[in-house]
Amino acid sequence: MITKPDILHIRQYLRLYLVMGSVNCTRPPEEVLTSAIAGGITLFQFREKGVGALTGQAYYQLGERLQQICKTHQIPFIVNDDIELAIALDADGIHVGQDDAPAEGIRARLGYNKMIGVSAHNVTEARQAIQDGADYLGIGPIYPTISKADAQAVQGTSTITALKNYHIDIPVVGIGGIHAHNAEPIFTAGADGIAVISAIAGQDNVEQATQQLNTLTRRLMIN
Ligand SMILES: Cc1ncc(COP(=O)(O)OP(=O)(O)O)c(N)n1
Ligand SMILES: Cc1ncsc1CCOP(=O)(O)O
Ligand SMILES: [Mg+2]
Repeated sequence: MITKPDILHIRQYLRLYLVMGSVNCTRPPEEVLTSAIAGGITLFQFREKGVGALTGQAYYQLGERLQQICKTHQIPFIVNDDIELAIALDADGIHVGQDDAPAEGIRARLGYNKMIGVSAHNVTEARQAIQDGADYLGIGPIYPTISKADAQAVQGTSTITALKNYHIDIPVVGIGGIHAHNAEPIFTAGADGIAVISAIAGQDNVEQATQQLNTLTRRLMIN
């Protein structure tokens, strides 16, 4: 569980953000998450979505098990979309999109010591999310993605650059099709980190792939 002062460190948590559910894994998700933590992820989002996603009790129990792994290693645990699950598990935060519940109402239910991430695809959505109380923004898809069927148009780093040009200074993570070979422009544009599914969960050697991204993002964040 994160405490209030940790909220001040959201930029650090965003550096290497793993988003994942069972459908993204070719091995048990508990194993994948444990390897990713060993490799150096800084934040985890439980996103159980897509064809074959778990529901009901199995969904809840997987969330519980992944949260326990995060707790053991002091990695904040974020729930995708589902405010009821976030409350039931006393998660460290939630990530919501433009079609999900607005951040304003979520804050009232979740409390002030929790992280709320909001997806934004342009400056207008970013401004609204900030007004609604978002702690960070997920911007994307930066590149074409195989992991989200209903993703919006690929936007490269244009929104991240626009936010910087407008001096909109909220913590930002890029998402969508990000791998080691194309991560650099996202940091150059001004993001605090990258959020990935397939670059970690889809790899044969999860720990090694994560280590590579860990080394890379550490270097890019200070340049
Ligand atoms: C860190 C991060 N950024 C963006 C998203 C996408 O959220 P959303 O647009 O609500 O789409 P779904 O993930 O719910 O399909 C995210 N999950 N995480
Ligand atoms: C959840 C989400 N939101 C925008 S793109 C995306 C999927 C990211 O997955 P990948 O890193 O495999 O492209
Ligand atoms: Mg969503």
